[in-house]
Amino acid sequence: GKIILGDQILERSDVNIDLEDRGYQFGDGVYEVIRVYGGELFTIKEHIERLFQSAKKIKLDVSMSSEQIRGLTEELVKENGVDFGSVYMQVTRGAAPRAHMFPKPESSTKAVFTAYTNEVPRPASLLEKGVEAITTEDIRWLRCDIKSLNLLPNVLAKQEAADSDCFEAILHRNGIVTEGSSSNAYIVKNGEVITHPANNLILNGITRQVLAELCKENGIPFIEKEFELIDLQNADEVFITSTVSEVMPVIKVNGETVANGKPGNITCKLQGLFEARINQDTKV
Ligand SMILES: Cc1ncc(COP(=O)(O)O)c(CN[C@@H]2CONC2=O)c1O
Repeated sequence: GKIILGDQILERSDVNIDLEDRGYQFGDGVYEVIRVYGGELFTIKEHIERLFQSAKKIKLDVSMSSEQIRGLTEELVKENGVDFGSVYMQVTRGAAPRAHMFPKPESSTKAVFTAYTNEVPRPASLLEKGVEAITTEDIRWLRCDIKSLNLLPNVLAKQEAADSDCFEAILHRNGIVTEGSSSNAYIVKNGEVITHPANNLILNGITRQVLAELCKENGIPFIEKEFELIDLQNADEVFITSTVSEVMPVIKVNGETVANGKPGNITCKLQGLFEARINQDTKV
């Protein structure tokens, strides 16, 4: 399939990424994962806006406009005939002789934008059954609000989950649950949805933002406050959200069943509302 490099759509085999690209050497870049439903990009505006916010936070000049990125991404989805899938896009600070400090402004180094598509069916059976999670220490830096390429702690946490045949690792910092290794995390208690405040300790997920809207529109309390590890055990319901996992019920944490071990009522209601929003926004 085709890919995007800069403002060109090319065959993947024709693409060369420099050995000294700072994304490759330092993780010096930012990324987004956007869902495609029935050939239509979902919440692409919000994702591209966040890409620029993340870039600004690391003083990275994307050197392309959001309209240009949107246009190229829509064209790529069409060229590759993506039906149900995702687009992965990233911007790095470009290639320069290896040195920690930024390339000099007068140097020829420019940001490198790349994007490619995957065919990814919706995780229907997992959404219906729910998944299992472990919990593990959140050892990340203090700018988790930036969707950066610095994903080593996320990778190690996800691998720890995989080593226990679990789907996600729910992270905690000083006993406070922050988020998943690649998702946001929630409990439901007495009819209220509770999740960590969107500050520097978590990524403010696009799915999280859609869910907050859906809760407000449907009279479901969406409470942004810290909760503790023990609250996971005592929750009526636990779920996680991300672009790829949507609203994913968690039925076991560290081997302990959550409530009756079935996806909770509010989680299922939110799945329905989320699906309706997808259909509404992507005319599927
Ligand atoms: C650390 C982290 N928190 C929360 C989220 C959820 O954010 P969205 O709702 O905007 O997706 C992600 C998504 N991570 C992307 C999404 O899927 N795969 C990823 O790496 C993430 O990596």
